[in-house]
Amino acid sequence: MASRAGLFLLPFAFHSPPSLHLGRRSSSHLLMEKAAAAAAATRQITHVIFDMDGLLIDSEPFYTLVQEKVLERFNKTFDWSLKAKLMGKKAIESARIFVEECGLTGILTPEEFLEEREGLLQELFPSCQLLPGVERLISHLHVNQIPMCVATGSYKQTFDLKTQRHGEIFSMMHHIVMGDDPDVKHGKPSPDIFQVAANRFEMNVDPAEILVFEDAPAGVAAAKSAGMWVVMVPDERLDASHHKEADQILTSLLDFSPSLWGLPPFTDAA
Ligand SMILES: O=P(O)(O)OC[C@@H](O)CO
Ligand SMILES: [Mg+2]
Repeated sequence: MASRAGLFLLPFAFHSPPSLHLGRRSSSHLLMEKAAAAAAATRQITHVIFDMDGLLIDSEPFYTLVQEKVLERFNKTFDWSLKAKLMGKKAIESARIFVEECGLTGILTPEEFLEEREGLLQELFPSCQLLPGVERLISHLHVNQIPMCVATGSYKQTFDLKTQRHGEIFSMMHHIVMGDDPDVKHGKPSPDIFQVAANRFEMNVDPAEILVFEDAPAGVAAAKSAGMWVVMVPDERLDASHHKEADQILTSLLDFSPSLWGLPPFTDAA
C-alpha cells in the first residue's frame, strides 16, 4: 500500500525486464528491497509517455458525474469498482462494459449511452484543469530536452475540448496519440497505444528506457505489457488492489523525483 508520503517503489531489480514481478513480500522486506532497487537503479529513462485523463487533466470527475446522471434515470448507483473497469479505455469499449455491468443490456445500447454521455460532457470538458505538478514536471522535462508525448484513449474531438485551455503544455509534446488513431487497433490494456507512441519518437527507443505516467489500472497494464516502466498516480478512491502492477505509486506528480529514474533533478525547492 503506498505510504502517505506517496513514494512506494516495488522491488524490481532494475536490470531485469520491467514486467518481472517478484511476488509478494513482507513490508520490511519491501522497504529493504526498495532501497536496494533504488540504489541499484542503473536503468536510465530517456523518454516519457504521459496518459492524459486523470493524470494530466482532471477530466475523470466529469466522467463519473455524467455516468451517475445516466444511472439515476434507472435508479442505479455508480461506484468505484465499476469506474476502475472503465478508466482509460476507448469510449466504445468502456460503454460496452458500463451497459453490461449496470444490467442495461436491451434497455440502453452502448452507442446510445455514448451519445448521451458525450452530449453532457461537451459543456463540462472545456473547464478541465491541469492536475497538481503537471505544469512543473512537463516544463522541467521540456527545458531538459527529454522527449515526451501523450498516449490517451480519448478521441480527437474530446481531446480538443479538454485541452483547449492548455495549448502551451501540450505544445511541449513531441507527438500525441489518441484513441481513434488508425494505428491503434486495440485500446488500453492492450499495449498498442504505447507501442505506437514509442515508435513515433525521432529515434528508436528501447521500451525499457521509457517511463509511462498513468492513473488507471488498464493504462498501467498496457504500459507493462509494452515492456515499459510505469509510475501510477491513482485517485485515492481507487482500491489499492489495482496498484500491484505499477513500479511506483504516487499520490500526486508533486511527489515525483526525476533523479530516481535517472532524469535531471528539479532545481527549484518547490
Ligand atoms: O487519457 P486516458 O486516461 O487514456 O482516458 C481515456 C478516456 O477513456 C477516459 O477514461
Ligand atoms: Mg487516465
